[in-house]
Amino acid sequence: MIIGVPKEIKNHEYRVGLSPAAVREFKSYDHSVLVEENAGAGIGFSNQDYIDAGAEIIGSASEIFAKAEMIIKVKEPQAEECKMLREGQILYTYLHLAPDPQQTQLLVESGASCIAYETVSDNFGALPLLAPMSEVAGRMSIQAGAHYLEKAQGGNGTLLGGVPGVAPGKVLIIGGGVVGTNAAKMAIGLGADVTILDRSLPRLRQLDDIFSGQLRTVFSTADAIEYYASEADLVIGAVLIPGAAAPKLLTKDHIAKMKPGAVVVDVAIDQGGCFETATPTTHQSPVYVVDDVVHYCVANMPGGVARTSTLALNNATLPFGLAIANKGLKQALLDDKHLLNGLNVHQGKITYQAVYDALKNQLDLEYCAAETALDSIV
Ligand SMILES: NC(=O)C1=CN([C@@H]2O[C@H](COP(=O)(O)OP(=O)(O)OC[C@H]3O[C@@H](n4cnc5c(N)ncnc54)[C@H](O)[C@@H]3O)[C@@H](O)[C@H]2O)C=CC1
Ligand SMILES: CC(=O)C(=O)O
Ligand SMILES: [Mg+2]
Repeated sequence: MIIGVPKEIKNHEYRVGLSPAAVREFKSYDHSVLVEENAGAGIGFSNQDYIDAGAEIIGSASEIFAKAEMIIKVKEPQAEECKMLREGQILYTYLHLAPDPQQTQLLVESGASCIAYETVSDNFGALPLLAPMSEVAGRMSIQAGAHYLEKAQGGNGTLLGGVPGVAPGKVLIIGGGVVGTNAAKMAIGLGADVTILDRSLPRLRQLDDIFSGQLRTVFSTADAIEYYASEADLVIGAVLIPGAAAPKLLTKDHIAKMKPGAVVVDVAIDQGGCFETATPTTHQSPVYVVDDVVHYCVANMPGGVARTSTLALNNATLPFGLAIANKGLKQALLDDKHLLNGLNVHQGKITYQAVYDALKNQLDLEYCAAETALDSIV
């Protein structure tokens, strides 16, 4: 198969769909890999590194999109990229369609088969291609929060760990999955006072076991969110309903009742955000203020530590990418129900129920179950 790896074009996004090591794995199965010039240059992967791994360096994204049978990326395609996709082509990347009608419309129009990393599943009920970036973003959320709590950054001047004789800062984490757990590790490491909320009692039990006494687990209700947010210096939004738009759990009223100079980090912003006042920001301009509360809502947080993130992402995406390249799309999806769960758009139809449900009132969409949609591939 011909694999194409364009340079990412989202604001300050230096991750790359394939590392040189991953290119070498594709080459070992005799696939062709086309990598856009300087695609990895921002994180120390030179064109020569890619050539040494067996890739061909291509001068423009348009040539890559024209030649490749499968495009491997990191972030959701931007409008100009969507317009270069074609029927029969495979797109393998993060999509986050539920909050993004524009991208969804363009992918439907392209006719391409689009696999979303964030809805590929595993036998443990987890999301193995989202997990590595959630680990990164969860850890970063506390770093970012600690930074913006500084007075010069607009924060209330709290040091999360406190010092002997002064109480630590209070961190509230809403959602105790991968992002929430990694945020908790960092916050506990700094010595903060940590409360974590989740709707899942089994998950709260696991967190209680993992962190035995180092944090407070609380069942997530509107009351709990209101109470703990009003006390918090830093709130992390980390909920997910796979494929769906995030529920707005921290409302405008909650924000208005928070301490002036508190910081909120909505990691779930890529699924539309779980804070009512959240709107996506970029690494170039990460924060804004509502009701004296600093909001950090960067939709591609792992792009900030792009080298670590590229390596972590490639570890997870490689086996599925190889399966598609080696078997062809139809057989790879038929053989693996978890990869099939990644199919969000196929030949103009939406093939993931939660995406269809989120957008059916905004767009004229057709839904077709993923397994049925495959019948149209010969
Ligand atoms: N902004 C960024 O750069 C990045 C964003 N993310 C996003 O972070 C979000 C969280 O991802 P993960 O931790 O991997 O998901 P996860 O599935 O591991 O965890 C989500 C947790 O939310 C809980 N939850 C669901 N509804 C809830 C509610 N009403 N109240 C409290 N908890 C609730 C679930 O029980 C689950 O434990 C996702 O939207 C993901 O796409 C992930 C990586 C990077
Ligand atoms: C998951 C995601 O949105 C990211 O890694 O940028
Ligand atoms: Mg206030």
